[in-house]
Amino acid sequence: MIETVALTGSTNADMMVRADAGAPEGLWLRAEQQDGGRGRLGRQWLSPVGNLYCSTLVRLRPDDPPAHLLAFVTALAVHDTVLHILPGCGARLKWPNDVHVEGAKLAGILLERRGDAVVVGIGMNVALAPDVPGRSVTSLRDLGAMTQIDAQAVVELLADHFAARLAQWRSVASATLLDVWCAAAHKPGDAMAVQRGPGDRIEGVFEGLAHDGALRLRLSDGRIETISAGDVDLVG
Ligand SMILES: O=C(O)CCCC[C@@H]1SC[C@@H]2NC(=O)N[C@@H]21
Repeated sequence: MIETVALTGSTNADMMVRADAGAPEGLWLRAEQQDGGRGRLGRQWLSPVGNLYCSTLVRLRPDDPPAHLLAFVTALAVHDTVLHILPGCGARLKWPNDVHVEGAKLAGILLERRGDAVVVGIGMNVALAPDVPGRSVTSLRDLGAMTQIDAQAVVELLADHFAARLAQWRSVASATLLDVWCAAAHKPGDAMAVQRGPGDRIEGVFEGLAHDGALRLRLSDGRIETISAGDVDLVG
Protein backbone atom coordinates (compact mmCIF):
# COMPACT_ATOMS: atom_id res chain seq x y z
CA MET A 1 0.00 0.00 0.00
CA ILE A 2 1.28 3.46 -0.94
CA GLU A 3 0.01 6.44 1.09
CA THR A 4 0.55 9.93 -0.29
CA VAL A 5 0.63 13.20 1.63
CA ALA A 6 1.02 16.68 0.19
CA LEU A 7 3.64 18.03 2.58
CA THR A 8 5.62 16.65 5.48
CA GLY A 9 8.93 17.23 7.21
CA SER A 10 10.51 13.91 6.30
CA THR A 11 8.87 10.69 5.13
CA ASN A 12 11.61 8.81 6.99
CA ALA A 13 10.64 10.50 10.26
CA ASP A 14 6.96 9.78 9.58
CA MET A 15 7.66 6.14 8.76
CA MET A 16 9.63 5.73 12.00
CA VAL A 17 6.55 6.93 13.91
CA ARG A 18 4.47 4.34 12.02
CA ALA A 19 7.08 1.68 12.75
CA ASP A 20 6.95 2.48 16.47
CA ALA A 21 3.16 2.15 16.28
CA GLY A 22 3.49 -1.36 14.78
CA ALA A 23 3.14 -0.71 11.03
CA PRO A 24 3.85 -3.78 8.91
CA GLU A 25 6.59 -4.35 6.36
CA GLY A 26 5.58 -3.26 2.89
CA LEU A 27 3.90 0.02 3.79
CA TRP A 28 5.01 2.93 1.58
CA LEU A 29 4.65 6.61 2.29
CA ARG A 30 5.19 9.32 -0.34
CA ALA A 31 5.19 13.07 0.11
CA GLU A 32 4.78 15.53 -2.74
CA GLN A 33 7.07 17.88 -0.86
CA GLN A 34 9.25 17.77 2.27
CA ASP A 35 10.38 20.75 4.31
CA GLY A 36 12.82 18.79 6.47
CA GLY A 37 14.18 16.20 4.04
CA ARG A 38 17.13 14.32 5.50
CA GLY A 39 20.15 13.16 3.50
CA ARG A 40 23.11 10.95 4.36
CA LEU A 41 25.80 12.10 6.76
CA GLY A 42 23.51 14.67 8.38
CA ARG A 43 22.89 16.61 5.19
CA GLN A 44 19.63 18.21 4.12
CA TRP A 45 17.73 16.78 1.10
CA LEU A 46 16.11 19.53 -0.95
CA SER A 47 12.55 18.41 -1.63
CA PRO A 48 10.58 20.68 -4.00
CA VAL A 49 7.32 19.53 -5.63
CA GLY A 50 7.89 17.35 -8.71
CA ASN A 51 10.40 14.83 -7.42
CA LEU A 52 9.94 11.57 -5.51
CA TYR A 53 10.27 11.46 -1.73
CA CYS A 54 9.24 8.16 -0.23
CA SER A 55 9.93 5.71 2.56
CA THR A 56 9.11 2.09 3.17
CA LEU A 57 9.50 -0.24 6.11
CA VAL A 58 11.37 -3.52 6.46
CA ARG A 59 10.78 -5.68 9.53
CA LEU A 60 13.88 -7.70 10.27
CA ARG A 61 13.29 -11.41 10.86
CA PRO A 62 15.51 -13.55 13.07
CA ASP A 63 17.29 -15.32 10.22
CA ASP A 64 17.52 -12.40 7.81
CA PRO A 65 20.89 -11.56 6.20
CA PRO A 66 22.77 -8.57 7.67
CA ALA A 67 20.53 -5.50 7.75
CA HIS A 68 23.19 -3.11 6.46
CA LEU A 69 23.01 -4.90 3.10
CA LEU A 70 19.59 -3.27 2.66
CA ALA A 71 21.52 -0.24 1.38
CA PHE A 72 22.65 -2.35 -1.60
CA VAL A 73 19.19 -3.96 -1.98
CA THR A 74 17.59 -0.51 -2.18
CA ALA A 75 20.20 0.83 -4.59
CA LEU A 76 19.53 -2.14 -6.89
CA ALA A 77 15.77 -1.53 -6.72
CA VAL A 78 16.24 2.14 -7.60
CA HIS A 79 18.60 1.18 -10.43
CA ASP A 80 16.02 -1.34 -11.73
CA THR A 81 13.36 1.38 -11.63
CA VAL A 82 15.48 3.89 -13.52
CA LEU A 83 16.35 1.33 -16.21
CA HIS A 84 12.67 0.33 -16.44
CA ILE A 85 11.83 3.95 -17.28
CA LEU A 86 14.93 4.79 -19.33
CA PRO A 87 16.47 1.51 -20.51
CA GLY A 88 19.45 3.00 -22.27
CA CYS A 89 20.35 5.80 -19.85
CA GLY A 90 23.53 4.24 -18.48
CA ALA A 91 22.62 4.62 -14.80
CA ARG A 92 25.32 3.29 -12.45
CA LEU A 93 25.51 2.72 -8.73
CA LYS A 94 28.06 4.57 -6.65
CA TRP A 95 29.08 3.17 -3.29
CA PRO A 96 27.26 2.73 -1.08
CA ASN A 97 23.89 3.59 -2.57
CA ASP A 98 23.76 6.57 -4.90
CA VAL A 99 22.39 6.28 -8.41
CA HIS A 100 24.23 8.35 -11.01
CA VAL A 101 24.09 8.96 -14.73
CA GLU A 102 27.36 10.13 -16.26
CA GLY A 103 28.56 11.46 -12.93
CA ALA A 104 25.36 13.35 -12.11
CA LYS A 105 23.32 12.26 -9.09
CA LEU A 106 19.81 11.07 -9.86
CA ALA A 107 18.75 9.47 -6.57
CA GLY A 108 19.81 9.07 -2.96
CA ILE A 109 18.94 6.58 -0.23
CA LEU A 110 18.84 6.96 3.55
CA LEU A 111 18.36 3.96 5.84
CA GLU A 112 17.46 4.45 9.50
CA ARG A 113 17.08 1.60 11.97
CA ARG A 114 15.34 1.16 15.31
CA GLY A 115 15.17 -2.36 16.71
CA ASP A 116 13.70 -4.70 14.11
CA ALA A 117 12.46 -1.79 11.99
CA VAL A 118 14.49 -0.43 9.10
CA VAL A 119 13.09 2.68 7.46
CA VAL A 120 14.25 2.89 3.86
CA GLY A 121 14.02 6.40 2.42
CA ILE A 122 14.46 7.19 -1.25
CA GLY A 123 14.67 10.52 -3.00
CA MET A 124 14.70 10.57 -6.78
CA ASN A 125 14.89 13.57 -9.08
CA VAL A 126 11.93 13.00 -11.38
CA ALA A 127 10.91 16.37 -12.82
CA LEU A 128 13.76 18.62 -11.74
CA ALA A 129 17.37 18.60 -10.65
CA PRO A 130 17.75 20.84 -7.56
CA ASP A 131 20.81 23.06 -7.38
CA VAL A 132 23.29 21.49 -4.99
CA PRO A 133 26.49 23.55 -4.74
CA GLY A 134 29.53 21.55 -5.83
CA ARG A 135 27.47 18.60 -7.06
CA SER A 136 26.37 17.57 -10.51
CA VAL A 137 22.70 16.60 -10.41
CA THR A 138 20.27 15.29 -13.02
CA SER A 139 16.62 14.19 -13.23
CA LEU A 140 14.59 11.61 -15.12
CA ARG A 141 13.07 14.47 -17.15
CA ASP A 142 16.54 15.82 -18.06
CA LEU A 143 17.43 12.32 -19.23
CA GLY A 144 14.42 12.14 -21.53
CA ALA A 145 11.61 10.61 -19.44
CA MET A 146 8.13 11.56 -20.64
CA THR A 147 5.95 13.89 -18.56
CA GLN A 148 3.58 10.97 -17.75
CA ILE A 149 6.42 9.60 -15.63
CA ASP A 150 5.58 11.52 -12.48
CA ALA A 151 6.54 10.78 -8.87
CA GLN A 152 3.45 8.58 -8.31
CA ALA A 153 4.22 6.47 -11.39
CA VAL A 154 7.82 6.09 -10.24
CA VAL A 155 6.94 5.02 -6.68
CA GLU A 156 4.57 2.36 -8.01
CA LEU A 157 7.36 0.87 -10.13
CA LEU A 158 9.83 1.25 -7.29
CA ALA A 159 7.60 -0.62 -4.82
CA ASP A 160 7.50 -3.61 -7.18
CA HIS A 161 11.24 -3.61 -7.84
CA PHE A 162 11.97 -3.18 -4.13
CA ALA A 163 9.78 -6.17 -3.23
CA ALA A 164 11.66 -8.31 -5.77
CA ARG A 165 15.09 -7.23 -4.51
CA LEU A 166 14.04 -7.72 -0.87
CA ALA A 167 12.99 -11.27 -1.69
CA GLN A 168 16.37 -11.78 -3.38
CA TRP A 169 18.19 -10.47 -0.27
CA ARG A 170 16.32 -13.06 1.81
CA SER A 171 17.00 -15.93 -0.56
CA VAL A 172 20.53 -15.65 -1.97
CA ALA A 173 23.96 -15.57 -0.33
CA SER A 174 25.11 -12.07 0.64
CA ALA A 175 28.15 -12.50 -1.63
CA THR A 176 25.83 -13.07 -4.59
CA LEU A 177 23.87 -9.94 -3.80
CA LEU A 178 27.09 -7.91 -3.60
CA ASP A 179 28.19 -9.37 -6.96
CA VAL A 180 24.91 -8.18 -8.48
CA TRP A 181 25.52 -4.72 -7.00
CA CYS A 182 29.10 -4.69 -8.39
CA ALA A 183 27.82 -5.49 -11.88
CA ALA A 184 25.77 -2.27 -11.78
CA ALA A 185 28.43 -0.08 -10.15
CA HIS A 186 31.76 1.57 -10.88
CA LYS A 187 34.48 -0.85 -11.90
CA PRO A 188 37.62 -2.08 -10.11
CA GLY A 189 40.45 0.25 -11.09
CA ASP A 190 38.20 3.33 -11.25
CA ALA A 191 39.85 6.32 -9.57
CA MET A 192 37.95 7.79 -6.65
CA ALA A 193 38.23 10.08 -3.67
CA VAL A 194 36.49 9.19 -0.44
CA GLN A 195 35.50 11.77 2.14
CA ARG A 196 35.41 9.85 5.43
CA GLY A 197 34.69 12.88 7.57
CA PRO A 198 35.55 16.59 7.82
CA GLY A 199 39.14 17.03 6.60
CA ASP A 200 39.57 13.30 6.03
CA ARG A 201 39.67 12.68 2.28
CA ILE A 202 41.69 9.92 0.66
CA GLU A 203 42.24 9.04 -2.98
CA GLY A 204 42.84 5.72 -4.60
CA VAL A 205 41.32 3.20 -6.95
CA PHE A 206 38.31 0.99 -6.35
CA GLU A 207 39.31 -2.56 -5.42
CA GLY A 208 35.83 -4.03 -5.03
CA LEU A 209 33.86 -4.69 -1.88
CA ALA A 210 34.79 -6.51 1.33
CA HIS A 211 32.52 -9.43 2.30
CA ASP A 212 30.40 -7.07 4.43
CA GLY A 213 29.99 -4.48 1.65
CA ALA A 214 32.70 -2.10 2.88
CA LEU A 215 34.60 -0.25 0.13
CA ARG A 216 38.15 -1.41 -0.63
CA LEU A 217 40.35 1.41 -1.85
CA ARG A 218 43.91 0.84 -3.13
CA LEU A 219 46.14 3.77 -2.23
CA SER A 220 49.08 4.95 -4.36
CA ASP A 221 51.53 3.06 -2.09
CA GLY A 222 49.63 -0.18 -2.72
CA ARG A 223 47.99 -0.41 0.71
CA ILE A 224 44.29 -1.25 0.82
CA GLU A 225 41.99 0.85 3.01
CA THR A 226 38.65 -0.68 3.93
CA ILE A 227 36.01 2.01 4.39
CA SER A 228 32.63 1.47 6.04
CA ALA A 229 31.16 4.98 5.76
CA GLY A 230 31.92 7.93 3.53
CA ASP A 231 31.13 9.86 0.42
CA VAL A 232 32.65 8.78 -2.87
CA ASP A 233 33.61 11.10 -5.74
CA LEU A 234 34.60 9.41 -8.95
CA VAL A 235 37.60 11.29 -10.33
CA GLY A 236 39.22 11.41 -13.74
O1 LIG B 1 21.89 11.92 1.00
C1 LIG B 1 21.35 11.06 0.30
O2 LIG B 1 21.83 10.73 -0.79
C2 LIG B 1 20.11 10.36 0.77
C3 LIG B 1 18.87 11.16 0.51
C4 LIG B 1 17.58 10.48 0.96
C5 LIG B 1 16.39 11.38 0.77
C6 LIG B 1 15.09 10.69 1.02
S1 LIG B 1 13.72 11.64 0.46
C7 LIG B 1 12.63 10.53 1.25
C8 LIG B 1 13.24 10.16 2.57
N1 LIG B 1 12.90 11.13 3.59
C9 LIG B 1 13.95 11.82 4.00
O3 LIG B 1 13.92 12.74 4.86
N2 LIG B 1 15.06 11.41 3.38
C10 LIG B 1 14.76 10.33 2.45
